[in-house]
Amino acid sequence: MDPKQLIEEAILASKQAYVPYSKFTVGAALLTADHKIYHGCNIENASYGLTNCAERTAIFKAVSEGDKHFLAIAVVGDTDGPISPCGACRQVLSEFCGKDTQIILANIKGDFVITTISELLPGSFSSKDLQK
Ligand SMILES: O=c1ccn([C@H]2C[C@H](O)[C@@H](CO)O2)c(=O)[nH]1
Ligand SMILES: [Zn+2]
Repeated sequence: MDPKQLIEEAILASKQAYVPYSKFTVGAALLTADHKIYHGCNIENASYGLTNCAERTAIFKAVSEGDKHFLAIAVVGDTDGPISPCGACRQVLSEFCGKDTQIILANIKGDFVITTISELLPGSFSSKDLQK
């Protein structure tokens, strides 16, 4: 799939953002191995730390439907350059993104980069660290 198409899906997803505090809308669109698209938006809370970012919303929707194989995820916000996921999202992405999963970071002006989880979170804690 053309990254621009997945970015468009992420922009559509951002329209559902619940952002009464920051007013900063973010959208994500996740393409799974069986070619389904899951959408996510950021969902804020009066207890600010409970906010769920757009990319985690999309990931949790997919996993809760049994879809854990991700080909690509696009994340879009109204940032100067491509958006940069927070640390919590990088760790959650690292749980489900393989080395070939395309992580497409974009802004609404159309700038984007395609990266991977090892670039976004080198040395992440993972399930292999739990093995003795
Ligand atoms: O990659 C990002 C970066 C930020 N946010 C959200 C969290 C919060 O609602 C708002 C401001 O940080 O943007 C996301 O959803 N994804
Ligand atoms: Zn985040």
